[in-house]
Amino acid sequence: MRFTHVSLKNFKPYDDADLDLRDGVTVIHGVNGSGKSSLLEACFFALYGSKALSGTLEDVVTTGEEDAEIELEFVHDGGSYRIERRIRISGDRATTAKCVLEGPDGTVEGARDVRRHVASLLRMDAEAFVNCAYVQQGEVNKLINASPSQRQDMIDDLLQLGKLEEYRERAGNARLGVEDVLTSKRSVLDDIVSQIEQKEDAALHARLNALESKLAEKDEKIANYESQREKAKSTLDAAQATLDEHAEKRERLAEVESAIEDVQLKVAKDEAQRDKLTERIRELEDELDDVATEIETALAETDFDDATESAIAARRTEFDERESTIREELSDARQQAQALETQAERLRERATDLEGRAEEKRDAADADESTATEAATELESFREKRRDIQSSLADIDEQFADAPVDRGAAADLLDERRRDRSEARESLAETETELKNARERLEEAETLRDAGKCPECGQPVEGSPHVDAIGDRKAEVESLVSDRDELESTVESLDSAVERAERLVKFENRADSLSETLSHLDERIEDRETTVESRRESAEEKREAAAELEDEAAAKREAAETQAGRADEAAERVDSLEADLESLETRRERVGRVESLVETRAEKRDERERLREKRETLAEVNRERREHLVDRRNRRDELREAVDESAVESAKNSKQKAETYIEQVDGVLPDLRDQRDDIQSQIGGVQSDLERLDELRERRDELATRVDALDSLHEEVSTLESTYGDLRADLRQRNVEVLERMLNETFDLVYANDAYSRIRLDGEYGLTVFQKDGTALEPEQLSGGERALFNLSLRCAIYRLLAEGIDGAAPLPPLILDEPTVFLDTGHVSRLVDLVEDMESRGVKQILIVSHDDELVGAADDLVRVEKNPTTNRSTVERTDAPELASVLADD
Ligand SMILES: Nc1ncnc2c1ncn2[C@@H]1O[C@H](COP(=O)(O)OP(=O)(O)OP(=O)(O)O)[C@@H](O)[C@H]1O
Ligand SMILES: [Zn+2]
Repeated sequence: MRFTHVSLKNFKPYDDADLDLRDGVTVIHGVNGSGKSSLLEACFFALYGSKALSGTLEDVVTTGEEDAEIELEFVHDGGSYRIERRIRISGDRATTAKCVLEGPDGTVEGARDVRRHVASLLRMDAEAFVNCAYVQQGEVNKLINASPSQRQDMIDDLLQLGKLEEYRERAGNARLGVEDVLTSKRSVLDDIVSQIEQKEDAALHARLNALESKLAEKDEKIANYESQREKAKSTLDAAQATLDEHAEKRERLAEVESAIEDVQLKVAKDEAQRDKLTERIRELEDELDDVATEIETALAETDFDDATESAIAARRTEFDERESTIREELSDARQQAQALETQAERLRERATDLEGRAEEKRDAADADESTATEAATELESFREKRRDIQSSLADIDEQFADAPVDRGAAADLLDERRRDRSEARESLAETETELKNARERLEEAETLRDAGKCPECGQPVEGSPHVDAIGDRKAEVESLVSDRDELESTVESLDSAVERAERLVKFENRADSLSETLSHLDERIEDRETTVESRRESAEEKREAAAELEDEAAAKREAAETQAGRADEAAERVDSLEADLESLETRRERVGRVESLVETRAEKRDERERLREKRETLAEVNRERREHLVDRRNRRDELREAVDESAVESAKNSKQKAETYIEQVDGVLPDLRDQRDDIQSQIGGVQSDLERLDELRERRDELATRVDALDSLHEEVSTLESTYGDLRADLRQRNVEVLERMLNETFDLVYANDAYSRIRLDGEYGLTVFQKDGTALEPEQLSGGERALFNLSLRCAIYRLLAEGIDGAAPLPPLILDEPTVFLDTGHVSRLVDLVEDMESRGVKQILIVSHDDELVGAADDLVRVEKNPTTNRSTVERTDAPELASVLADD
């Protein structure tokens, strides 16, 4: 495997970097802090991502930038690969935004998948890569200080010996699993075997025989007891029968005796009863005598002397008929009385009603009369008024006798007169205005004339034709004055004419009003005359009607009296009928009394008869009882003789004995039966044990087969487990030997010095350095430079072991050395050059070395120069081809 190209963007100090890498030794050269280590880190990071970092993912992105890009191209096992990663800062965290691996078999994406793919491709993870190929700056003591087991783990891991351990463990787990199953099966088997042994020890068949003979014995014993018990039982039953018989006889005797006693008692009781009956019969006879006397007394009060039932019944029938007749009559009389009473009452009411109406009529007649009288008085006064008005009218007509018009035309006359007067007044006013104007004009003309001017036109008078006008005007004034005077007297005469007409109008109006009053009066007079006449007629009629009504009322009253008298008669009849009923009732009661006494007498006679019969019956019964008693007494005597006391005694004895025996047997038999049952169940147990034994034997055989199979499986698995273990130990031992040899070769090459003879690597990876004189030293005891050389030797030896051990299957990555010269003096630097050449000669295809040592630079096939811009603090990388190397070196 070889790196062919790396390109960076914003990776740590790098801005943009592009670098081709070639086979052979490449030395990366530059001052401290220029970015050399970062370049190697970039390649490592490209392969393994964050696992390759000692810091965090954020650290790889140039401070202040947001994106970093790393691209690594490499060839491996004949194929070309390219890995691209992009890291993005978001917030204060960095994430892998892109991670792609392109190879001959396709593309892998995602940080995890890419890392896994690289690990399987190179057959090493990030840690293994560092352990094998990448000697990091300042790690000199890492391997030396590591404990042997750490070293062992590391180298085993590199050589893939870990797989064998894994297989061994798996086999071990399988073995443990088999062991578990085996153990449990075995313990089950053991358990079954011991159960079988127990059962075999128990000699089951012998026990079965013994138990069966014991059972036969018990059965016989039980049968014996049972037959004996049967005998005792029959003895007992016989004795009991004898005893029962005697007991029954005694019982019967007792019964007979008590029966005799009962009968004697009953006889005595019935005799006492008969005495009581005799007594009562005597009492009844006394009572009957009393009743006979009472009947006689009662009969005396009635109108018959024979108190027979038929006589009483006939009398009752008669009473009933009589009563119904009376009741019928009574009901008729009551109805009649009621009806007559009602009629009388109605007639009275009618009379009262008529009287009331007559009175009303009379009142109305009186009212009419007084209305007529009032109207007559008014009529008189109206007629007087009429005469007064007619005389006033005659006076007014006299006024019109010398008037210019007749009565009726006065108003027209007044209108005419007033019209004439206003015309005259208008003419007067016009004339006065004209007069005033004529006087003014005269005055003006006289003024003009006095001023010497023409009074007509105002021109100077000389030669004027109008001077004479003054005379005209004067004449005009005078004529107007006479007109006015005339008009004034006309107006005066018209004023008095108007006054006269006005007076006439007043008379006329008065006459009209009087005429109207007169016609009203005439109407009223006519009205009153009618009233007087009609009212008087009406009063007369009403009085006649009242008299008729009064006559009618009197007739009604008379009729009412007649009916009332008849009603009284009917009421009297009702009273007498009621009295009849009452006396009938009294008679009936008397008959009832006789009847009840007769009944009482009959009852008492009956009772006396019944009692006599009863007394006779009792006597008869007692006679019979006495006869019976004789029989009973004979029977009692017989029974007394039949009871044999000695037989009873012997029966009691044999019963006692039989009971005792049965009791004893009953005490023993249940136990015996229990014992027999117990033996039977024991026999059942032994039989089932025998069956179980057979089952167990079968099961044991099955389990034994299974345990055998498991045993052989266990053996196989154990063998497999130890084989893996042995194989690993074997391989490791071989590796240790090879590694020890290579380590010594390399150490000799870089540190040929007389002090040390050889280095020993033991089977447990313990390292020991031997001095020439044979004393052993721990590697920690070496000097710093020696330790650096020792470390390099060990690392190169491991690299060689791997290269030679697994090359072909997975070509190794380049050998990468970061600052290997730090602790070395000049002499040893040249040894290092030798080591590098040796490695190259042994077939290591690509070696990358970071160093600023000139001697190493000189050994390089390619030189890469790294520089950092002091102002921007960003690094750049530049490859210098080998031919230019000389000039570079020449410059120094
Ligand atoms: N994320 C980062 N962004 C910018 N610069 C970084 C970042 N990480 C590291 N640097 C710088 O990179 C430089 C370290 O680079 P590197 O360790 O590769 O140098 P070197 O050439 O190997 O030095 P030396 O010769 O001392 O070993 C330092 O100057 C450090 O400041
Ligand atoms: Zn004039």
